[in-house]
Amino acid sequence: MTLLNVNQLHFAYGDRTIFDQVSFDLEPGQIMTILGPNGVGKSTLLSCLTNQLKEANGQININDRPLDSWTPKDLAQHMALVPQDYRSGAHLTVIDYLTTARAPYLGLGQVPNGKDEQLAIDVLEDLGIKQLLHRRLPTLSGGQMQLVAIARALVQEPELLILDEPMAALDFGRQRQVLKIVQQLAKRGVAIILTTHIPNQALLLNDQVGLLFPGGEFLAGHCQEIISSDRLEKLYHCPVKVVYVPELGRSICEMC
Ligand SMILES: Nc1ncnc2c1ncn2[C@@H]1O[C@H](COP(=O)(O)OP(=O)(O)OP(=O)(O)O)[C@@H](O)[C@H]1O
Repeated sequence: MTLLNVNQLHFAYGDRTIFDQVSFDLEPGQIMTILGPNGVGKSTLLSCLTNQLKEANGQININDRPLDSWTPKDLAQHMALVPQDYRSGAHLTVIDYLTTARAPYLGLGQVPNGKDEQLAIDVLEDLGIKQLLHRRLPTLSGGQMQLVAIARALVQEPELLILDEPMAALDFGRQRQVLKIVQQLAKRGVAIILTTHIPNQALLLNDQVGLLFPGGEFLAGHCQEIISSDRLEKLYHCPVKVVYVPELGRSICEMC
């Protein structure tokens, strides 16, 4: 069963093509990591997939329904986004901020209940930041706020989770923790799309990869077929070696 179907998607800012003929399917439980250099169009692609940018040509279907036929509330019950700029101007406590993610499931005049709060607490625990529960958002560090933004998306309980550079502000250990949570969600059937500047994260996740090249070409498939030294050199314009490491049982990527 296909959860997300993207077919021949094309987007341009004015006469500048950002991407062309982006096509891929994502099934429940699959993870797609999107790689590409700065300014190539990764966030723009995510904005199209989340219906924030509506001017793309081509088709995007979720559960066989065209994206533009979904109401915002319906869509929010199926899809959650952590944008690249995840900061919030709100003066809410972390717990109050997280429970706002339950809004798509609430009726008119309803407010989050104890079950919603427990869900938020459980998610904070999974992410190892339960101690932040009663902290106000403006008092958090950059990395703490990024984790809270991820937590909020998880409290939304999406079928499709979209993360724009979700580990950009995180230390090495926290990056591994978020990658583990992504893998656990996938095991539970959630489909995930994330962007990153760290190809090793795609190799560790060992699932679908999309390479977005300057000029708009998009190449998608399983990371073991898609990621190679030559392709990463072409993508980033720098010498790269992808080497198999027997101790890890997988390949890693190094710049040289
Ligand atoms: N509203 C806009 N109008 C015109 N051009 C834009 C607009 N928003 C973004 N761009 C341009 O579109 C291109 C793609 O931007 P985008 O943010 O999608 O790239 P990205 O791959 O996510 O980059 P990064 O890795 O640096 O975050 C960039 O060259 C950017 O300058």
